[in-house]
Amino acid sequence: MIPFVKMHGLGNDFVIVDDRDGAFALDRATRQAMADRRRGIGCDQLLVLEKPNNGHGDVFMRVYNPDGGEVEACGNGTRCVAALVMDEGTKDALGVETVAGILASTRNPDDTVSVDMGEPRLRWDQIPLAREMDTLSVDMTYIPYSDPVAVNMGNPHIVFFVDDAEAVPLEECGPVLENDPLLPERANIEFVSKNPDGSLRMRVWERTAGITQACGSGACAVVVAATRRGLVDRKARIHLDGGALDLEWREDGHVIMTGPTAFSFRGEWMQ
Ligand SMILES: N[C@@H](CCC[C@H](N)C(=O)O)C(=O)O
Repeated sequence: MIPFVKMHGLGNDFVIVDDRDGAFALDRATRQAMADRRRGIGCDQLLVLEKPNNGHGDVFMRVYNPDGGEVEACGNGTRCVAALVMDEGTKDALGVETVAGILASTRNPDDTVSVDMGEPRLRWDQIPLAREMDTLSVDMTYIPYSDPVAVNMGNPHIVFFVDDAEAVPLEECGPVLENDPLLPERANIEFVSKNPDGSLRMRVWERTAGITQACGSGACAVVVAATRRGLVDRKARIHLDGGALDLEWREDGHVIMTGPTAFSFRGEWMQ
């Protein structure tokens, strides 16, 4: 039996397995089965907690997409894991270690969690893109959408700015754009429009997971892309299908994401 916790950040949902004792070593088929919404528990990502490396950080978080493959980052998942581990003790601040680095996480008085998601990488070969180009004007089109911005937040994101994000046929263009030949590691795809009050509306097609209610690393990529395009001044409230996140791309280059976390249930997976 593998005990798990189900949590979500704005409806972006996670199965979290605590493997800090190294007891489970979940193979790819098991990860896939647990994430399967029809036959398993179901989630957008499976998060596995491990011991931190050499005392760096308080916990190590591995992120797996629903196909069982490991990915580098998960913003909403980091907030959930930080909240879960904070609940074990008395600390309101800790470091969540990931393959992309240690993410400093803090619980705020209103119970939201803020995570320092680190610095975006903006060179074409850091996204990565298949050939050299300006990441502020990427040569990618799905008529009538074109000219997106590319940002790597540990994982790759392609951000399209459009007049009306609600009108985008995301279920049609998401899979095509995710698999564009320009993207050797594929990418998460965001469509964004600016609201009259200055906030942003974002819809997301996550790499492998498809349409999700929210994507934290995607929201980080969006505040960076919108700042580079002159649409916001380093800060933005971003409205996703599942609710809002507050983002800041600080002058020191780090992106800070703030939002809620929610516990759903605990259970046990029978192998
Ligand atoms: N939901 C996550 C992102 C998950 C990873 C993504 N699907 C990928 O393949 O990079 C988030 O909140 O950031």
